[in-house]
Amino acid sequence: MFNYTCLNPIAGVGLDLLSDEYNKVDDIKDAQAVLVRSAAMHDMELPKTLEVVARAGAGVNNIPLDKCAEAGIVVFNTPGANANGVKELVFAGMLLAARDVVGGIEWVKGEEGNADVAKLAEKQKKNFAGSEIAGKKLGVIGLGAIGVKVANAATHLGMEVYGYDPYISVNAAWSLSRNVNHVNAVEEIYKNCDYITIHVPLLDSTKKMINAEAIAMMKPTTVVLNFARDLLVDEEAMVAALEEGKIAKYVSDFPNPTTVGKKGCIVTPHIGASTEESEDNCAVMAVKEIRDFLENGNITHSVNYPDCNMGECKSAGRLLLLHRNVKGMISSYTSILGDANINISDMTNKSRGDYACTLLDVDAPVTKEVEEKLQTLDGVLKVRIVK
Ligand SMILES: NC(=O)C1=CN([C@@H]2O[C@H](COP(=O)(O)OP(=O)(O)OC[C@H]3O[C@@H](n4cnc5c(N)ncnc54)[C@H](O)[C@@H]3O)[C@@H](O)[C@H]2O)C=CC1
Ligand SMILES: O=C(O)CCC(=O)C(=O)O
Repeated sequence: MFNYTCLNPIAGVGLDLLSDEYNKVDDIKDAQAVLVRSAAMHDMELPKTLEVVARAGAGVNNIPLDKCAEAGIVVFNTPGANANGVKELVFAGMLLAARDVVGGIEWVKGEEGNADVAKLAEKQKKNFAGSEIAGKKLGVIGLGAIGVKVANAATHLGMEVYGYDPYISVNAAWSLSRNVNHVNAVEEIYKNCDYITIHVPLLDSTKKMINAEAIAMMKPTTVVLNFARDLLVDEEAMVAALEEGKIAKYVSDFPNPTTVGKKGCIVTPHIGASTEESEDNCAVMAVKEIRDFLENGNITHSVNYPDCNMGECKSAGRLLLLHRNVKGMISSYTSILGDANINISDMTNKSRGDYACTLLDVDAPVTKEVEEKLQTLDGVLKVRIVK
């Protein structure tokens, strides 16, 4: 039996994939697996029982990745599963900035009961006129799952698209339309684009990436869209620039006291991924990741350990060892198992930064004594007998 808990609502279509072997618990202290969306986990006590955290979504800035890695807890996310939902809202954001749709709707609502509303509307509509996005320059910062979709779709809407991502993955590069112009210096985007949309993860290196200096390079008509994370933008500087008319609009999916109600700010309540389809996709992917990890020891889409996969175990036993990426670990494992007369029939070892993982298929069941010997080795963070 595996105990799991959900720190946020997770779509039923995902949870339905959990077999009778899975038991839902209310308290994280009893859980081996956690499903989470945006709940803040940094200050949570992580119980010894916890093996895996699956973020049903992309951003993992709400999860203490290093603390989890040190405790041998593998953290997953669901890359791309909500990208289309965000992409669509980015275009809604662009159109809300280009046309006064909200102001127009509010005006119409105020005329409830007025028999002459149609005639009056024809007079008033000039107050809600805007511009079109076709023909405008769009700069996309970060060409991952979301950025690529936004960039490609914008080319079909007649926009002139510029993309910046010094770390673009091979897959993303393959998916990017050849009509997207490649930019080597992000300043080109700041200086030339009418619309600028940011789609990078929140990391120490990206915090306040759009700062006062970047904003100062923009045109007074520029619209900045932030559907990634508020801390990526120096929002104090943004609000000041909007106040002074140095840029036109700031569209953000992250309400906070700095931006809410401020001139030129259009703020939505973090609903980029709040679509039925995105929520279902994320939940299904997260649950599959958890099951494959708990049942087979396989790691796919981890954000704090390397991916490591040996499929289904056909041998008598399987061991998962999470350890530091230091020399001598594999020889220590093989000698402990050899001394216990246990043959290794298959193995794989992968590393990522300071951490590594080794999966070992063995021809005989691993005893408690052997497990303890492995667990007490210097550099071992967690040993799990998968089978
Ligand atoms: N509003 C919402 O509900 C949602 C927000 N997000 C946010 O959007 C972010 C991006 O999501 P995905 O596209 O799915 O992630 P992704 O991991 O597929 O793409 C991120 C891209 O940013 C690039 N990047 C990293 N540092 C960069 C830098 N300094 N300059 C330029 N590019 C850089 C990476 O190379 C990568 O291609 C997430 O980390 C999350 O914070 C994601 C989903 C929903
Ligand atoms: O779960 C959500 O709604 C948040 C989505 C998000 O921000 C993400 O996936 O990074």
